[in-house]
Amino acid sequence: MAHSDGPIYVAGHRGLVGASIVRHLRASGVDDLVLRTHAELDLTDQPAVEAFFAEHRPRQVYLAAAKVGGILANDTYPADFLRENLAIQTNVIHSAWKHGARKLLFLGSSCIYPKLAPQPLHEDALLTGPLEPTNEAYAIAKIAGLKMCQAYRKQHGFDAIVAMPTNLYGPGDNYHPQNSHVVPGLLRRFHEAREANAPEVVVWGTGTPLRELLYADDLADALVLLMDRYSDAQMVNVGSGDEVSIAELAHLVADVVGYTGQIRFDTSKPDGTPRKLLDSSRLAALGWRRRVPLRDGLALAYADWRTAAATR
Ligand SMILES: NC(=O)C1=CN([C@@H]2O[C@H](COP(=O)(O)OP(=O)(O)OC[C@H]3O[C@@H](n4cnc5c(N)ncnc54)[C@H](OP(=O)(O)O)[C@@H]3O)[C@@H](O)[C@H]2O)C=CC1
Ligand SMILES: C[C@H]1O[C@H](OP(=O)(O)OP(=O)(O)OC[C@H]2O[C@@H](n3cnc4c(=O)[nH]c(N)nc43)[C@H](O)[C@@H]2O)[C@@H](O)[C@@H](O)C1=O
Repeated sequence: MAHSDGPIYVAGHRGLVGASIVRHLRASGVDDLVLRTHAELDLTDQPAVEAFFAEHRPRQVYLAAAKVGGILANDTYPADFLRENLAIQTNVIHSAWKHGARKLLFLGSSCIYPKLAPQPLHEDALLTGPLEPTNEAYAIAKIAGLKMCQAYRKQHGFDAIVAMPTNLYGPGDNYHPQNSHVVPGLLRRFHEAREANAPEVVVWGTGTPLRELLYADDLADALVLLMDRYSDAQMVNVGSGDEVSIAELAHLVADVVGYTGQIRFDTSKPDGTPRKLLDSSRLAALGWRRRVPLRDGLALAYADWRTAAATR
């Protein structure tokens, strides 16, 4: 296989993670990126993906394109999460290898681990127990993507690596009222409650689940480091170590937003996994640490969202 000297392709470059990768690469002087929006290139369309890779032959691929959503979206649309993510990753991993990419980084998620695996979650815990039902379809797709990367390395010697990030948040996140993850969901809801002088804000679930949260620009730093310095079949957890309960997170968001009303928990909504704290020691051994603490990150994400909303 003749390896390519083409550009770097960031799939999903307008998303939370993809945009942070592009910012990081450009800040470090990379100027040969090839980018395509979802409208320009639907990655579930195999002939279109094949034509794109045949034409551009990227030397590196960051696969940050996926169908992504919070607990309610995953629980509501499992067929879409399974089908679209299997199609995207299958098309991109195969065509990247076929057209000489030197390296590909695939993004999994901490939801691939068993619902009740011992904490913190080590990479070896994969497939040792049943998954969390609310996002099982998405998790199965992600596990398949991991296995595809490992299979292409074994059979073809393709340098495909896999990162398993914890829950993320940051600039350019998805703030959809129903389909977003918890941080943007609460930032928006507390903001709207403050603006409306509402007496209470509803938070989903019991407030007892624990979540580890990582700022997207910190993840991007880890992903570029892995692309430059890591080549192995073993996946790598990327966590911040900053773990809070949903109730603690709600109070942090209220403080960041400046909301002083009541908080009520809607237990008709699912809690999901009780806890998913990652063991990130494999990454720490490469010298990476998160830089943005949770409280600072929440303030940065909130300011970014308000600025974007003001200019829309
Ligand atoms: N956010 C999180 O908490 C976590 C995310 N991850 C993983 O990180 C990666 C990026 O997630 P994140 O940035 O949060 O997600 P986003 O939804 O913010 O971004 C996903 C990007 O992929 C694009 N996309 C979706 N479907 C297609 C398609 N069929 N063809 C082309 N482009 C498509 C979207 O474009 P458009 O919006 O126009 O459809 C969007 O730009 C994913 O693999 C996700 O599983 C892992 C752990 C946690
Ligand atoms: C990254 C990970 O993200 C998903 O899993 P999750 O971690 O459960 O995702 P979440 O952020 O949506 O919820 C975290 C917790 O927060 C509570 N919660 C309270 N209030 C709101 C709220 O307003 N919105 C949301 N979304 N959750 C809320 C919610 O009830 C739950 O207990 C996977 O589907 C999958 O996408 C994946 O890989």
